[in-house]
Amino acid sequence: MTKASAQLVVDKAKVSFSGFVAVSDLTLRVAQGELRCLIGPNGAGKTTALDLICGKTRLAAGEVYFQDKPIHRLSEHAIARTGIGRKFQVPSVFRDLSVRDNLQIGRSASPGVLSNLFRFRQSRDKADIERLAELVGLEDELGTPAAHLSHGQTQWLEIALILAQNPLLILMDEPTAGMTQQETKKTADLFCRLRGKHTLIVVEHDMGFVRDIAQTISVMHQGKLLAEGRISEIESNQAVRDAYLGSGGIGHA
Ligand SMILES: Nc1ncnc2c1ncn2[C@@H]1O[C@H](COP(=O)(O)OP(=O)(O)OP(=O)(O)O)[C@@H](O)[C@H]1O
Repeated sequence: MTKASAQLVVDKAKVSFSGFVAVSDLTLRVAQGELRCLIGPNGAGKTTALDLICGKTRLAAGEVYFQDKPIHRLSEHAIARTGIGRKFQVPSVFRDLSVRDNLQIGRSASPGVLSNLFRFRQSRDKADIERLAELVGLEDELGTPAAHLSHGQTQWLEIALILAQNPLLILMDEPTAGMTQQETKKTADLFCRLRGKHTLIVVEHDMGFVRDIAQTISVMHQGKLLAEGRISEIESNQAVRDAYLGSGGIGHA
């Protein structure tokens, strides 16, 4: 993929924490609508890679371009407004409120607040909330308080809250952590439905999940990009096997 045809370009990025280099010389190019998996051993720099894209962490060197515009000097808030959503490992839903109320708040918090307030009064709003709930498999839980949802359902609600903002690119950090096998399978189906409509970058350790959803996989090791390719290329790559898959990573599958 050329730099010009990519929606997101991370170019020679470096992140340093008080002298410790967590990410160095990282270059990623992700196409619009692509579902990219980011894998690698603990401490490889995957979360830091997501952080540097969404502006949570500043670059010591390098650049990040989104839709051909440099974003690495923007604030986290300004980067979110360019259409980049982030799902963190710990969900931030309102536990006392119902799924419906959470989704209503999620929609009203979207960048066009005034237009949303106006749209709230229209019946389309109800339909949009129901469509979002259905997309993530929570259509029968609209009246349920978020505190009563299972772990997997809470993660799906969090994903729906991000989708309510209609981001172009969604960054997900270990979305299936703690999920049952059945919940993980449903999440894989959801991500396959989302790709094409949104660009997704998903950090994951669960190789079974990665196999189910991945198009291209980027492997990080010690802050650098170790390999990139389709699942068959990654699983047969000796350097990847030595650094990750052969040393227990594949055991997560
Ligand atoms: N705020 C910070 N201050 C100091 N060091 C940090 C900070 N954040 C991350 N690191 C270090 O940077 C390295 C990369 O961390 P990061 O969380 O990006 O790895 P990861 O690949 O996401 O790991 P995991 O799979 O365990 O979540 C680690 O050695 C980590 O200890």
